[in-house]
Amino acid sequence: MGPNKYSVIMPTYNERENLPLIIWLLQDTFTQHNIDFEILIVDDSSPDGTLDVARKLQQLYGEDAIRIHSRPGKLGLGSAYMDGLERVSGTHIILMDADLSHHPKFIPQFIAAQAASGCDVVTGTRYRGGGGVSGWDLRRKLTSRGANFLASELLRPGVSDLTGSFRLYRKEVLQDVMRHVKSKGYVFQMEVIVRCKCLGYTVAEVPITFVDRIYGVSKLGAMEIVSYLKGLLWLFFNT
Ligand SMILES: Nc1nc2c(ncn2[C@@H]2O[C@H](COP(=O)(O)OP(=O)(O)O[C@H]3O[C@H](CO)[C@@H](O)[C@H](O)[C@@H]3O)[C@@H](O)[C@H]2O)c(=O)[nH]1
Ligand SMILES: [Mg+2]
Repeated sequence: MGPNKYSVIMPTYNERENLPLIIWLLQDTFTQHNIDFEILIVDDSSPDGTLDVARKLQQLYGEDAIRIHSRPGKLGLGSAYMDGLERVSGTHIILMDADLSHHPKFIPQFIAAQAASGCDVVTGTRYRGGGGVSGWDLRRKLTSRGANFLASELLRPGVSDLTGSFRLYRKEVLQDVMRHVKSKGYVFQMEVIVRCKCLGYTVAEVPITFVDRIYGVSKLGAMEIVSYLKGLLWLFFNT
């Protein structure tokens, strides 16, 4: 095992059915590649009992491998990452979804890309070189494309997937960027990568396929789209 430790921060809201498989896949991937890791589940009092499942998984895989941060209510995706970051012990941070849309098999590719380029951040991309999306209807595809198109035209950060959240960061870099980030919801992903570029950090991209969830529903609602547009305009005038 090398000197690096990888902390996965995984926000959950009603992911009871997805959690056992994603956690198994993660620990299997890390173990097979001999990578030091921990997984921090940040649960927002999911009504479906996600927390109980998380506790059982913790008993199964151990308290060093699986850590839990339970929050009193649904406080948003961006704030879950922020709270999580204060509680992890790794040298590197991986942010990812719990619903199996982000497959752990890409993590060794992220790590290799970072080792090869020496970059600060590796982002998974659905919109370049073999990346893609599977299982989304036209409306959701247009939402994602539209969100990316607007942000890349207005802010020109030079990254192909601005709204995806499957990324690997050097811990100090994410800590530094977080000090500047305002967003609490889904707009967080876009703000983080735009600020990374503004602050002069280097970003590499690895193509990923994003597969829509089988169990449960997306939490991206109309309100999130409105706050995305507000956040985008705010960044346009303030970066
Ligand atoms: N703790 C917590 N977790 C949350 C919250 N809202 C969502 N989550 C968790 O965040 C992850 C992503 O939520 P989804 O509801 O599955 O998002 P999506 O519609 O599939 O959106 C995906 O694509 C977006 C556009 O690319 C991404 O912006 C987003 O991060 C995600 O990858 C899941 O693990 C979900 O349980 C919240 O308020 N609190
Ligand atoms: Mg999802």
